[in-house]
Amino acid sequence: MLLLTPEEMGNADRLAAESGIDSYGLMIKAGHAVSAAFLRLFPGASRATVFCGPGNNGGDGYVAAEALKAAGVPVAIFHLGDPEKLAGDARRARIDCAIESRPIPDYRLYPGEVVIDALFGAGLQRPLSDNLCEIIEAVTDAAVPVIAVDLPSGVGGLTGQVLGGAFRAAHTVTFMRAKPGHYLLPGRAHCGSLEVFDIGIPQRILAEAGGAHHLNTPALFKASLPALSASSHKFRRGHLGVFSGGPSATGAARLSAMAGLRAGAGLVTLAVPSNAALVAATHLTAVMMKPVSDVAALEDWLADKRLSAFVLGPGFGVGEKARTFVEALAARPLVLDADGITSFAEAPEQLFGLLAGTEPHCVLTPHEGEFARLFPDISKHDTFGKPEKASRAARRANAVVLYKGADTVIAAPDGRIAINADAPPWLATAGSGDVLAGIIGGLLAQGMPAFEAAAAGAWLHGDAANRAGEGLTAEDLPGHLPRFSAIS
Ligand SMILES: NC(=O)C1=CN([C@@H]2O[C@H](COP(=O)(O)OP(=O)(O)OC[C@H]3O[C@@H](n4cnc5c(N)ncnc54)[C@H](O)[C@@H]3O)[C@@H](O)[C@H]2O)[C@@H](O)CC1
Ligand SMILES: Nc1ncnc2c1ncn2[C@@H]1O[C@H](COP(=O)(O)OP(=O)(O)O)[C@@H](O)[C@H]1O
Ligand SMILES: [K+]
Repeated sequence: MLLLTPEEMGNADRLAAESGIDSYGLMIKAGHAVSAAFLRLFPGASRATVFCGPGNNGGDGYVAAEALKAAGVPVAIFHLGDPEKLAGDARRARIDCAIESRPIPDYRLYPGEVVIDALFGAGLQRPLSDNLCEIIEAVTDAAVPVIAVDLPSGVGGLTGQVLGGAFRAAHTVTFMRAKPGHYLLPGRAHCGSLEVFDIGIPQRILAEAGGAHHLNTPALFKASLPALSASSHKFRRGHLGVFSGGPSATGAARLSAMAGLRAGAGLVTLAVPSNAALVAATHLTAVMMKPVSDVAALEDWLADKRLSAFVLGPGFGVGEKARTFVEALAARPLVLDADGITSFAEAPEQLFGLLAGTEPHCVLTPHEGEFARLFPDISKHDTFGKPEKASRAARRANAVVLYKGADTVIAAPDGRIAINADAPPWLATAGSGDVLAGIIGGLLAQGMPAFEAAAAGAWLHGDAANRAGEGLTAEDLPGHLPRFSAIS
């Protein structure tokens, strides 16, 4: 599912106009979609309070106001700025709207009202003024329902960041395609239910204007998911190696290993330091075990080319051993997580050097803290949204970067970006990241390319959590992975 940035949506708008499509006709359809949502969702409203801004978002508001009046709803319009300065379609929409508007400082709460927020959409450029923020706060505090046009005003369509303040909508009506800001946090939390309304811009124009951003749905990775056939045998399904920490730290790697097996790897071996072998062995059944204490033992083991992917990081321990292991593993498909990432905090360039110059085959899975350790300069950039941060990191590392959180973003060095938006909050539980690393490792082991494996991993992880339901522990997750053939 393609997402359009505000800039790309503007381009689509321009291309539509150039191809002869009537732009005022698009605005009418947009405004009517908003009035229809209002009538459907709030049939008992005492008044539609329409806030109209200085651009085309405001234009949509004037169209919606006029349509609601025609439907018999009492309407009050409050404008921002000098309405005489409106230009183009927005100016025409105001002229075609027979309702007197008042300046926004005249607004007072009105019992039973429902607000239509048509202040800013794609054109938001800077933080909202203090005066506007006060009005938004009053509306929010009074729990007045809000329908947002395109985006809740104050939410950046590219980044999902709130600029100054933002409405908290019950419902948002956007046009043609959702924007990244509808799915990234905190923007997502401001949108309420999201409606994507087709105002008639042709698909070919959207495809031409659109680019890198996608919502992470199975359409992105389904074609690359491993498929079973009658001729499958375990070695054809890949062999995943997962590196364990010492005797008191084998649990995280065991979670990854089990998840890799459930994700379909034919064999999974836990590589353990000799002093942890007994502890690990008492906990393993289908997962195999191999003592690997130092880099010499690792290199011997790596001579087996059937080992098709690795997970290093969960519970492994931070330090020199992790760095030398990664050096030995860098040319092979690898998920680098947790301690594997933190081990390079003092020398990120060493890791980037190891991964440079080949087809990207490594997936880095940092949470916010780990991301900041590896990419401190990128992480500090306040104006970058999460996709831009992940994307710059992926290019720098020549690896797929899966930047974890409630709005996990997956970015490839070639510019592809997927935003994962339906993972439930009960995934915030100890060890769930270890399971994610294992799922991705299991998919890599079966030959899935790194970006698709990471995107599928994040989606499957969220899907399993939704199936397991609230109260899950990380151990429960692998057992709830869906059958790949049933994913649509
Ligand atoms: N793209 C399309 O195909 C369509 C777009 N439509 C509407 O057009 C909107 C985009 O219109 P515009 O590009 O005119 O942008 P907006 O209407 O979102 O806002 C642009 C105006 O707001 C000002 N502005 C930006 N941030 C401000 C701030 N913090 N404080 C005060 N003023 C600020 C800008 O200087 C500019 O005048 C969309 O969100 C959508 O609602 C619809 O009419 C339907 C068709
Ligand atoms: N509020 C949330 N909503 C959805 N997913 C979340 C939320 N918080 C965390 N997650 C997901 O849970 C996992 C946690 O991983 P991580 O931070 O590495 O924790 P751990 O080290 O305990 O496994 C990540 O996949 C992350 O995206
Ligand atoms: K808006």
